[in-house]
Amino acid sequence: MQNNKEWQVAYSVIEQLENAGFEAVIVGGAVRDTILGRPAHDVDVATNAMPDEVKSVFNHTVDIGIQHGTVLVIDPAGSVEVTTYRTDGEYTDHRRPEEVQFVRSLKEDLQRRDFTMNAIAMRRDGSFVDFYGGRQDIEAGVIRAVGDAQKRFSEDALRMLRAVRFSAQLGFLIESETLKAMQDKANNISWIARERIKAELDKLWVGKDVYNGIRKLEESNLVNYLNGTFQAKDWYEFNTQDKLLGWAYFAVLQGEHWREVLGEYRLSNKEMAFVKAVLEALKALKNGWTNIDYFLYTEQELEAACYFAELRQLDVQMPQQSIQEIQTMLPIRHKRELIVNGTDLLKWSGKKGGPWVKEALQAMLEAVVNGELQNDQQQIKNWIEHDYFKQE
Ligand SMILES: Nc1ccn([C@@H]2O[C@H](COP(=O)(O)OP(=O)(O)OP(=O)(O)O)[C@@H](O)[C@H]2O)c(=O)n1
Repeated sequence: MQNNKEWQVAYSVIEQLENAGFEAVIVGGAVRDTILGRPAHDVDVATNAMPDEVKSVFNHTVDIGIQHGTVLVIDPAGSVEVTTYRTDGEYTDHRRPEEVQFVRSLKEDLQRRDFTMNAIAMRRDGSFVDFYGGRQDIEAGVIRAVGDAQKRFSEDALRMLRAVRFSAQLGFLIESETLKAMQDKANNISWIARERIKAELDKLWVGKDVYNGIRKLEESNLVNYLNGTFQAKDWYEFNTQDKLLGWAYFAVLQGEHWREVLGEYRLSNKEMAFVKAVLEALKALKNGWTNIDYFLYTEQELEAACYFAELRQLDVQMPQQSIQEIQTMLPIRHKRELIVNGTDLLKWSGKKGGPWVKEALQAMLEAVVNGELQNDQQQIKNWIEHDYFKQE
């Protein structure tokens, strides 16, 4: 049993449903993580009450997925998702309401779930409802589909990638029938929305055993139907438990096609910017970084480039000091620290504005960052007049 606020809200909601004569339990990842001794935050409640009945028990609810049977219950202490027991194992948002079958039986609800470890329910008193040997599989470190594996993956092909992601997160094996079904159905992953695939890969990179996950991708043949190259041997030593570093390293492994490949996974602009910076920094590392590189890239980006250079055993010039120390010694850390701006330049030169202003500011920035020029009004003025304009 866990004791944070989310759990307390869930217990209180379950109690209120029980007092109204219904059955309600905690299900899914929260139960699995509790058994694993891991903190679980996303606490989902399942109940035999129909969605309208759930709404009648509580003063404040929001229909967040009412056609799929999910109601958000707003309790004074917090909120929790309450889902009516159902039989369909379809997990996309494209289901038509008539495809969703609500039932009163917990056993049937657990039966349509993906893996035995995710098909355990927990009552308010801390006891478990475990029809499919979920706890035993968790104990043994096994990912096993509930019942007919082929059927589970036909209902939702993303589940195959979930199996892979769990194997990376937990270091678990995939039971042989389940793996075989994955091999049979691997091509169906092509039909899954890219955003859903990305969300699983996000979690895979954060896993403590990414290598295990990529091996499962290979063994299941899923690699043949995903965008980009995945080879377990490249991931043997990768261990960052960081989503962004996962994507950046994946990009390194894609070579010149990285942009195309990552574009397919719909990374956010922020994520793409990070990946791009790391790749540029890695390229620059070949001849060793100059002050400009330490200025341009963040400590995290530079650290990532060093880490990847090591993993790939690249022939590069590694920094001799800590990146943080080098960065602290830079004459300036941000563009805005430059004492001179475009207006000053126009005034001094008496020239009309144009692209030259940007170029001159850039040259000035580089000279200051490189320590060739002091960040001082008079010195910069002299430099612009005597060196910069002359050489033009
Ligand atoms: N394709 C899916 C997705 C989910 N589930 C079921 O719905 C539960 C909740 O799913 P979700 O919140 O997406 O994942 P978790 O298993 O909770 O894992 P995590 O929170 O680590 O992503 C799962 O445990 C599982 O019982 C499923 O059967 N098939």
